[in-house]
Amino acid sequence: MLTAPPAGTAPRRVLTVAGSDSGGGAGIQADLRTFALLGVHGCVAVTAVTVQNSVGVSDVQEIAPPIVAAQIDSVTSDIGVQAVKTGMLASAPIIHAVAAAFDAAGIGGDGLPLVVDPVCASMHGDALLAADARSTLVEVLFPRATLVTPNLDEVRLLTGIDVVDEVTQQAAARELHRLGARWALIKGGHLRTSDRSPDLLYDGKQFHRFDGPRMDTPHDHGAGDTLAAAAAAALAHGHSLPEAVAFAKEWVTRALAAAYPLGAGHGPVSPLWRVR
Ligand SMILES: Nc1ncnc2c1ncn2[C@@H]1O[C@H](COP(=O)(O)OP(=O)(O)O)[C@@H](O)[C@H]1O
Ligand SMILES: Cc1ncc(COP(=O)(O)O)c(N)n1
Repeated sequence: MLTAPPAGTAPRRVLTVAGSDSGGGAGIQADLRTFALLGVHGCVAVTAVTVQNSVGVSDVQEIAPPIVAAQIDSVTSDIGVQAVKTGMLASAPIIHAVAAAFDAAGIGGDGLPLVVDPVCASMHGDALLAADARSTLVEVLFPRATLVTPNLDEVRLLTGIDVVDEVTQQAAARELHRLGARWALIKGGHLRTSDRSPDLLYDGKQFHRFDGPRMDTPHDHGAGDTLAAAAAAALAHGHSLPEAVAFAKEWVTRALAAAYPLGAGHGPVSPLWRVR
């Protein structure tokens, strides 16, 4: 388990570049919850404010791209971070601004670990990335990414591959690696035909399978964010990529088991089991 350092000592820092979820289930709010419970100080570059609750996203206000980039500059030039995670990026101009700020700060590529959760839509089907920005996400951010963590809908939108079994999951992993990601994790949460929820990791050489029992719950809001945030936290603590993914898979599985209802729709996964 990842833990905080002694009192008075600065913990590891992780920067999340993502959108705000007013319902507190996904996005920045989910990332910060997982970071704190894993002994990491979370920093934030807000990309968009979503008007969101348990049933959906009713409005979005994007943040001006120079302000998104300035948040990244401000945090990295003063506080310093050991890993970075991206979630909702909203638009192509924001993606370009984020990539330029990452290059200036040595984030991604051969620099600091960069986890890219290629968020395209909320679980309710509401758009969180402009359709014309999908190719930008792939062309601009994937070659910088240490790890990309698409769900099966995102795999379909970004690569055209329909994952229905292990063979197609492997094909998707190969394609994401070809598109530039050093490691690709194809999440199996949406493979609803199985009683398992298998995630497949690939680095161009070897497949690693991270299996878990499928939980029968409608309360899975923020699962993808929680997985990617936990992986980023483990990387910031110095773990290898496969170790970080194994840790994150266990973390999200426990958070799914502790998920709770909120509102009339989908409640959030809960890392709060850690403080029981
Ligand atoms: N019902 C479930 N039972 C067990 N694990 C799940 C379930 N739904 C999702 N997961 C796991 O949670 C993580 C997030 O997966 P997924 O739901 O595919 O992503 P997203 O939240 O981005 O749509 C993955 O590790 C996946 O295997
Ligand atoms: C701001 C923000 N970021 C990410 C998600 C994706 O999470 P989910 O797939 O659980 O809806 C979201 N709904 N809102």
